[in-house]
Order: sequence, then C-alpha cells, then structure tokens
Amino acid sequence: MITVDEALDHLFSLVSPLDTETVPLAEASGRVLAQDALATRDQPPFAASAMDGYAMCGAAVRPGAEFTVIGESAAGHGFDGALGQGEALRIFTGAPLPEGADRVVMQEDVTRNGDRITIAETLGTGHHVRAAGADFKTGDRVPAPRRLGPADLALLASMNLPRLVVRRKPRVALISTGDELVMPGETPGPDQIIASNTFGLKAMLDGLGAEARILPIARDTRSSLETAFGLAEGADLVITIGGASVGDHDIVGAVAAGLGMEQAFYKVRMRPGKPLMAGRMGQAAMVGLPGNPVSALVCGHVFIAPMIRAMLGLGAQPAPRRSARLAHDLPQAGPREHYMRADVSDGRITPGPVQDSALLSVLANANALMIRPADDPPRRAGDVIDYLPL
Ligand SMILES: Nc1nc2c(c(=O)[nH]1)N[C@H]1C(S)=C(S)[C@@H](COP(=O)(O)OP(=O)(O)OC[C@H]3O[C@@H](n4cnc5c(N)ncnc54)[C@H](O)[C@@H]3O)O[C@H]1N2
Ligand code: MOO
Repeated sequence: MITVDEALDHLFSLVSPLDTETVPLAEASGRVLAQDALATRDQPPFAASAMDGYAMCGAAVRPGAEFTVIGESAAGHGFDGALGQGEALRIFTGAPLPEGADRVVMQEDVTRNGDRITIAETLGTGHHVRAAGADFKTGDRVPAPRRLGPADLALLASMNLPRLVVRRKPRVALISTGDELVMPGETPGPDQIIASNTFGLKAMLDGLGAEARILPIARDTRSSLETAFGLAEGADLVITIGGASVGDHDIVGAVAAGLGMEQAFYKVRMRPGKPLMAGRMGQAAMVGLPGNPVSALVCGHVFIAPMIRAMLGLGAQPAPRRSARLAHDLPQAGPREHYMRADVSDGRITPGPVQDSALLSVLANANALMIRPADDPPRRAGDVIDYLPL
C-alpha cells in the first residue's frame, strides 16, 4: 500500500491548472486571480484631506495664528486656485488639497468668526493629509495566483479594473453508488439509508471554488454505473463514492477500468480512507472514494481539496497543517496514518474516544483531524502533534 504523500503525488500528476476566463468584478468573489492585476491609476489621485477642517500652509500653523478663509474644497469638487500667505481653505474629508497647502487642521481645533479662523491651544501634531499615491500607484500589482476576498475586490475596484482574469472553476461530478442509498427527502425501504456523502463533498467543493454536480445515485450494477459515468461527461474531476472495497458488489474499479480508466493507484496506508482509488479517465481525473461517510470526507480534506487548489493554479501542496499540544497520553499508533476526529481548544488537542468511520455525528462535532503518523510511538500529554483544522 502506498503512503498518503505518495498518493497525493499521483493525484497531482492527474490534474493541472485549468484555463482562464474573464469575469466582472462583482462575480469574482472567491475566484482565483490567474493574471497579475495592474493598477490603472494612483490612489488617492491627489493629496487629499483626511479630516473635515481647514487646509493651510503648515509652516504658518501654531496656536493663536489667524487665517482668512477664501473658499471651499469638498470631495468631488476641488478648489480652483492657490492659497496665499495668511489664507486657509474650508476642506472636507477626501477633498483635494489646494496649491499652497500641506496641512489640514481639524475643525475642532479652530474657532471661526465670519471668514476668520483662529487656531486653538488644543492643536495636535497631525497633518491630516493623505499623500497622492499613498495607497497605490499606477502599475502597482496584485500578484496572481490569489484567491480573491472582500478586501482584494475593493482594492481591485479602486484600481479601476472592472473585469478580472480568473481560473475557470473546476467542474466536479459526484456519483454515489449503492443499492442501499436513496436521496434525502425520499422514503427509504427497510434496508436503505440516505445518501449523505455527496452533500458533504459538494459543500466542501463549492467552498473551495469548484462547481460540484450531484449525479443520480448509481446502483450496484455495471449498466447503472456506466450510465452515471456517461452523465459525468465534461467534468474535470469525476468522484465516485462507495463500492471501492473488496466486497462482491464493489465494482466501481472494474466498471471504470472497462470504460478506459487508467488506474494510478488503489489503496492507501491511511485510516480512514484505505480503499481509495484514482486514475485518468479520458480528459478527466477520476477518484473513487470509500463509502464510509467519514472516510469519504476525510479523503475530501486530505486529497480532493489539494487537487482542487492545484486545478485553480494555487500550487500542488498538501492540506495546510497546524499543531497543538496533546491533552492526554496516547498509546502506540497502528500501521496506517490515522486522521483522528479531535477537538482543539486553548491550544490543546483531544482525540475523540470513538473513531468509527461511519459516524457522521462525531465528525460534525469535531473541529480538527489529528494526524498520527503510521507506527507513531506512544505520546505523552503536552507533546506537539499536527492536525488539519476542520
Ligand atoms: N473485507 C474487507 N472489508 C472492508 C475493507 C477491507 O479492507 N476488507 N475495508 C473497509 C473499509 S476501510 C472501508 S472505508 C469500507 C469502504 O467500502 P466501499 O468503498 O466499498 O463502500 P461501500 O461498501 O459501498 O459502503 C461503505 C459504507 O458506507 C455507506 N455509504 C456508501 N455510500 C454512501 C453515501 N453516498 N452516503 C452515505 N453512506 C454511504 C454504505 O451504506 C456502507 O455502510 O469497506 C470496509 N470493508
Ligand atoms: O479506511 Mo476505512 O476508510 O477505515 O473506514
């Protein structure tokens, strides 16, 4: 059996960064910038006031000094003229400073009488001027790749970039397999359960910036699985769930092979997730996840999420880890790398007492997957150990 790292290497070799598309700014949230974005202007484009007050020549400003107010500069309506000696301009936040001014005194630090102002004893040291280009200058860049968040979009809007070149969303087809499964909302027969894995995986995939499609459940027959694979046509990644193990009805691998899937590997030395398979199927990568619900979702975090990031051009990296101190002693670990449902709080990590890979309630209440390397020796409370945040 191969290791988790070896499996990841195989999976990365099945995918590459997708092509790009141009989208309006308002639709770019969460997308991955595929081309450096260059500012088309300076911001602010002029020296601007940071306060409501009076603009004047800083050299003349001191408590008790008097000035004559000769006009006004408001945001969007600058003052067309220059300040002379002893002159000030009424100015508002965001308005351009007039020629001859390099300081703004807040209106709280001034007493006004008609056109005359006197600087108060409370005068502070601030100049309250935002220099031209203080935020960014023409040609400054937001480098790709970058997943675009709210602040990025505001910045790019400010750079006057109404459209952005982003990576196309990976199209993922999700196929549940098994005679025992019905969709949520249907009435299950006495031997049936509700398909759940596809919904957890779709949420994960959509959150990563992919476009996941849940296909009809495939029955444990060759023809039903072939139909499902046919419906997956056009996907960049086809994910099956279940039917991956060694039982008489576990025929996903055989059916996929019959359809031309070139298998990259089958079985990984990890727990849960052992009967994982992957390969290339025409233009698409194919991953067969184990059916146990926790196994499918753990493989989603450990393998599928890094594959999606690679397709989005964010690099071929394992899921980012953190570390915490063990809350209690642990015995010697088993021969498979173990992703244990755990709770992290106040920097201490506690693996749950029950680690059955069928229990979604345990996974839903965990906030971490604690990683015990294969054959890890016994550990003591306080030892540092890695985990994947959930
Ligand atoms: N003799 C052996 N038996 C098993 C082995 C083994 O090595 N030797 N491996 C076990 C491990 S580990 C896992 S994991 C499971 C994986 O089996 P399959 O991938 O073939 O999955 P199924 O048998 O189809 O289903 C397992 C379990 O999960 C439920 N399931 C399946 N799909 C869904 C879905 N979409 N939503 C919710 N639940 C689902 C299914 O009903 C089963 O209960 O094999 C062990 N056996
Ligand atoms: O590896 Mo299975 O995935 O233990 O439950």
